Amino acid sequence: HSWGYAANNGPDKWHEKFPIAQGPRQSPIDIVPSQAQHDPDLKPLRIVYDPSTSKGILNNGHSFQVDFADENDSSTLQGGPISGVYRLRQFHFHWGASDERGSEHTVGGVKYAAELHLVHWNAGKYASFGDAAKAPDGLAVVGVFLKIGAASPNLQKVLDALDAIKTKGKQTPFPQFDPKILLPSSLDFWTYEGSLTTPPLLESVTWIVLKEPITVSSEQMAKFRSLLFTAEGETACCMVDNYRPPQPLKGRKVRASFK
Ligand SMILES: Cc1c(Cl)c([N+](=O)[O-])nn1CC(=O)Nc1ccc(S(N)(=O)=O)cc1
Ligand SMILES: [Zn+2]
Repeated sequence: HSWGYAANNGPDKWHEKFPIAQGPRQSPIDIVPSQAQHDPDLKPLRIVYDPSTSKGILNNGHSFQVDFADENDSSTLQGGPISGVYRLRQFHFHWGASDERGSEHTVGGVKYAAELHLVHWNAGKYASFGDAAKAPDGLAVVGVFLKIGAASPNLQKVLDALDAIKTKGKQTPFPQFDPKILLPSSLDFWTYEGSLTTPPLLESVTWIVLKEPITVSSEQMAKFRSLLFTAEGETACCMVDNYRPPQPLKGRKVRASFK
């Protein structure tokens, strides 16, 4: 049976098939703001997304993701802790069964209701996402916390597409979407060297976690939870609690872009 988030195949079991789960630079982590050092050499984030690169939205059985055309530099991330140009590949979320949990990173032990991940790969240095995913400087993921408050009209566009992808393997076109509208007003961030937070848990991610959350309503969170981990015709299992808990820091330094 393949990996998941249940007791029999969840995060505590992943090391059996993916020993890197106990590696030196695993993600997520608990970010302790007082321990994060301000680094004045960190550049501002430069995020340029072209809505025409958004392609479709997919239920992959672990989360749902919006995929982007990444054969040129139309949608890119530069600056911050990274060198060169990283292309946007996809974004997806992690969330809880209830509003008091769901994020992967935590801040001083505080869990948010969900976390958005915008996944980019180092196209300046590697020929493909697959090649980049195997390299220590291959990927850069921007993490955005979702906290309960006013509904986000921009997020609603994504949530309205979920009815069409309820079960594992379903996908539907999702054209002309600009993920920049999902970002908070401040691009202040914490950054550290980590990994994919699901198998294969590759240690190839420069994490860029924004300090300012976006707000979503409880009703919007309920929409995330209407998805299923399971395929059509299988015993339905609600897609909830698809988050890995924080992993040991193992001596890593977390830097802050802000004072
Ligand atoms: C590993 C890999 C390769 Cl190589 C390919 N490919 O198409 O060549 N696709 N995948 C799957 C993938 O991307 N997983 C992934 C897992 C966690 C995260 S997260 N939460 O943001 O850390 C981001 C992505
Ligand atoms: Zn993720």
